[in-house]
Amino acid sequence: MDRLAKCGANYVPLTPLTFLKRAANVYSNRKSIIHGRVSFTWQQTYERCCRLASSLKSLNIVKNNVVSVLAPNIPAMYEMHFAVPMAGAVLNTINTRLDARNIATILNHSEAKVFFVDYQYVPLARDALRLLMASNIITSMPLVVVIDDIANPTGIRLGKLEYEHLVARGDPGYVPDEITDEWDPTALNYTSGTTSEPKGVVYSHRGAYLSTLSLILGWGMKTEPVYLWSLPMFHCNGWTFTWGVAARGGTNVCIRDTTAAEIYGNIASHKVTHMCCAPIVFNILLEADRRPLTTPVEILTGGAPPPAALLEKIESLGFHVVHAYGLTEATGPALVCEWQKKWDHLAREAQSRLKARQGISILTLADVDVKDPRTMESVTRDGKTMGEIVLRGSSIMKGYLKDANATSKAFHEKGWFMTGDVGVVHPDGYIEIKDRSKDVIISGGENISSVEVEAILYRHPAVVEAAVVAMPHPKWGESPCAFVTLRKTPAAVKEAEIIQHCRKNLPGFMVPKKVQFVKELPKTSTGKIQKFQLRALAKTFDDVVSSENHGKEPSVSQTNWEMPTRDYHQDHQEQIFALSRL
Ligand SMILES: Nc1ncnc2c1ncn2[C@@H]1O[C@H](COP(=O)(O)OP(=O)(O)OP(=O)(O)O)[C@@H](O)[C@H]1O
Repeated sequence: MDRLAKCGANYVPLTPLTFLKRAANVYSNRKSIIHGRVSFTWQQTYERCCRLASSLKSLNIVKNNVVSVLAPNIPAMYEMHFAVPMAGAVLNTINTRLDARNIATILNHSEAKVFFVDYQYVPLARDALRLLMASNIITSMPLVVVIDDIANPTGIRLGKLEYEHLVARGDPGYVPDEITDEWDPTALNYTSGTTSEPKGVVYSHRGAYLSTLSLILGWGMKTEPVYLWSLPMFHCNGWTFTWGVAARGGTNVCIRDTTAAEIYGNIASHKVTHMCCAPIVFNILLEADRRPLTTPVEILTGGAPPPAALLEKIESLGFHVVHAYGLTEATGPALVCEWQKKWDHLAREAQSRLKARQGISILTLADVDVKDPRTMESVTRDGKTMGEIVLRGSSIMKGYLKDANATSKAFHEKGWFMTGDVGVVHPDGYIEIKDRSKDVIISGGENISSVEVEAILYRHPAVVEAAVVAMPHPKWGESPCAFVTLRKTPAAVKEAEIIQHCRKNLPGFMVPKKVQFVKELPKTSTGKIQKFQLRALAKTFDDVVSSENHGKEPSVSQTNWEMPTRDYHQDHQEQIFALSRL
């Protein structure tokens, strides 16, 4: 048997590009994309991708060149997920919430050859290109192509080239070069920089293909879904659903802005069946004027811990939520909280608590574990013993672009990708994240999971968002400090009331010693709460033991958020040290 050889018929490199061709063959007349008044079929999408790929070739794009794009969830952004690798190039989607300096850094670091810019982002792109030119570090500037509004062209340009012109002048019969090595790069995504400088994460065709399949299976996405693009495609290629919707012959409903009106309006007009979003979008959906859902909508959520209380509220509107956990380095979701039938009969609160856990590995992963990072021994499966969440398998990135040092730190010599997240394993094998290692609060030798304290804060009816960080404490070393945004309620909520609510639900050492009301929490470009900013602020509090000042009314303050200077805290080694104290 071992002499049977691999050949072209039985061993074909894995690539998500095959999903598009299949969709064009099988679902040719089915709607592939809807964007306002514009729509395409899968046959048209395939042809447009062929045309764009051939035009990229005519612009001298060669294998492994980087093509960057700064655009919201518009049809062009979707098409580039296929067209760019069909030209042999690597797609680099840039977060539209970054500033010009960050965009310039990415263009320079990735050595982008072509830079596609949505017309609304031309001023931002222009600033980034000016910075690049002024920096004297760049050897060649990328060629800029503006993506004009497809329905109502504005004529806005930055140079001569325009997206639809490239599509029009391309060859619809273009045949892409075969992918000969599935390990070749297909996408480059920069991390969002919640805890450290953004790094360029490289995905292979193989990793992208397998992650896509795993997520379709993990989420149970059947054929012909109607998928609403509420999650930015620039975030881990839309958690692989850019490729996944093609694989299922689905319809992509593209929206420029993630507002409640756009979401509810498109759900109603196109009978949306699926959408992905970070838990913060739940607040947008809950706070808005709601339109009743006529059919249930499946939501895959992740990127931050969804508090059980929030899951209960969003599901009561008719959404059905599946919870996933992941990282840019894992091609998006790596764990999915797979639902088990035996949980169906449980009360809603108990169900939400189970669902708030991060779950079990997607099928592509060979293994996931929670380990003591010093010994690399697995922790006891008791739901209590904390360690670092580690992953291995084909969804894990190739490595960080031009950063051998960071790559070798991320990959443990024993064959594990170190996530930097602290978690526990429950007796049923489900993993629950307790914190990022940098966010664990160590108070008088006890480890406090900020996520657990936040989950209780979210159960207070007046709380909209909560973040808990370490604050220096004269006696305990560190103590929890909560930053909270409040619902607009007639009765003013006092700090003492929130602390009392925590006292009722948490052991004493976990109760925040201070609660600071803020108008909004500082967030990254991907909507994650920037705890390093809050920690910097917490360090400045002089009334640190407000709740311990018996008899004295604690101060209630409103902070107008001002970004303090960035503080990059500990590096990875220090995180590991912090973990070793768990
Ligand atoms: N379901 C989830 N529950 C809790 N945390 C989550 C969940 N999904 C993702 N996360 C957090 O998000 C992190 C991954 O975020 P991402 O890859 O966007 O980059 P980042 O961590 O924000 O940026 P950087 O690595 O530069 O700090 C995970 O390591 C984890 O801490």
